[in-house]
Amino acid sequence: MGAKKLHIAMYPWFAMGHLTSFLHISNKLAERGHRISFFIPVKTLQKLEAFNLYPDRIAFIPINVPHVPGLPPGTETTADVPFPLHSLLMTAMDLTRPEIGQALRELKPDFVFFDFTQWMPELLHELDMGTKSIHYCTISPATVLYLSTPERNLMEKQPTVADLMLPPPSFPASSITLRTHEARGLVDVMLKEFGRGVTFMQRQFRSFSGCDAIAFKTCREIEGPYCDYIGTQLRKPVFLAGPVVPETPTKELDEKWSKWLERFEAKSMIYCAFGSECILKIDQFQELLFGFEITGLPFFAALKPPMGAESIESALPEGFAERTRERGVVYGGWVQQPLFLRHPSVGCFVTHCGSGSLSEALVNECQLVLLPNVGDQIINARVMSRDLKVGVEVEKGDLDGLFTKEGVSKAVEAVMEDGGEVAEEVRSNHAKWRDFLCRKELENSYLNSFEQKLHQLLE
Ligand SMILES: C[C@@H]1O[C@H](OP(=O)(O)OP(=O)(O)OC[C@H]2O[C@@H](n3ccc(=O)[nH]c3=O)[C@H](O)[C@@H]2O)[C@H](O)[C@H](O)[C@H]1O
Repeated sequence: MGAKKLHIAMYPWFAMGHLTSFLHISNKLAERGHRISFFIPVKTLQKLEAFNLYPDRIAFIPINVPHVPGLPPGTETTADVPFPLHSLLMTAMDLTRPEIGQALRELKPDFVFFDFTQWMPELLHELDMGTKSIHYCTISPATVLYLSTPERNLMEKQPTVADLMLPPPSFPASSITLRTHEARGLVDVMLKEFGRGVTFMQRQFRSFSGCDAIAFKTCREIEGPYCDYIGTQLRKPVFLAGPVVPETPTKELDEKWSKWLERFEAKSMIYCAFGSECILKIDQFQELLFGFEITGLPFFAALKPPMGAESIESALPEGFAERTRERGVVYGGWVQQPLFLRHPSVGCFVTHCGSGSLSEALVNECQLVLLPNVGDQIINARVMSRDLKVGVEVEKGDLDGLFTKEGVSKAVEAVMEDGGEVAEEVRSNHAKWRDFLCRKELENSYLNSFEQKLHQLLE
């Protein structure tokens, strides 16, 4: 007789990368018979319904996102507003505490998986139902450690740019360092208010210190050194859910795109997407496209219109559309990324290194070009390029953080060069990790252990 089936409530940060990550682990747990109550903003529920593989076990619970002055009405996720307004969205999410408390009182789950709602442990203590809180961290252990390990004494002294350019003293991989502009951006993010009256750093620390356990979607073979270090540093149980590889999509690729892709040779196309949040400045948007043009390869770029532009068309460089009409598409909408990555014509993925995109990239065959934008994406890119050596980063200016069209085309050509030394190195490393991550027994062993640790926490 298997152990009792669990009832788990999910309350991820209102960002597509977090929502999809929590839904992926929900699918894995539902497949094993557990019940999931998934709190999700009303309109976003429709976007994710198609990815709910077990609707009889995963119940979406619609949440109305409270209005906060300065937040455009109807805002639900970070995809709806530029980066500077994400703090207001966090304030709105904090205002859902009473409604969530009421719902949890009725649901009485065994666990709540949360991430940025740092008040969740305190709320569960008030409800006093024996429900345990799991900080399900979509951000990689390497990032959590690099930025917020207690070794940096960040609650006593504020981080400086020089501090963050180098890893903490006993960080497992000293190869991971940050450029000046990257460290500056991270100091800014960490010290900035993220939700009324709380900085991002305070929020992270409170979530980690208040929860009953921290869980990461990674495996020891990839980030083991970081996971060991976290356990000792944070003095908190750390559970690994494994790679949580999203299920192979069953839907077909939109015919409009499959018809276009089929015109090109196998593995010849560049697919570029920067997730649900990234909005480039127009000069960098155009540099990126010029970079693709220089390679001479076919390309498909799924990007948000750059800052200040009404549409993709209005932001394209003069004459660009005409020159690349036969081989390039720049599309401002949402595409079925997992299906693009599996398409035979696609040979190169230019990614911003969001955790969701990297999970998908590692189990596909495209060569990887890494162009991180903010936050954890930067450290994800370092782990991919310097630890695992499965991709090549696009060079950026140390101080200004700008990349050039030459830098883009150089990185693409390095990974796409038939028989090239770099291309072959990343290809073979990527193949090794892909084969490893796709082994069903690997996933089962991690999820078995994950379930066991959850049950032990309830004893
Ligand atoms: C954890 C957090 O996730 C955030 O989400 P973001 O949306 O940027 O990127 P992904 O995690 O790759 O998530 C993006 C998700 O959207 C999907 N997709 C994207 C574009 C498209 O056109 N079609 C698609 O289906 C893609 O397949 C992936 O699953 C940030 O990274 C942040 O740095 C990180 O901490």
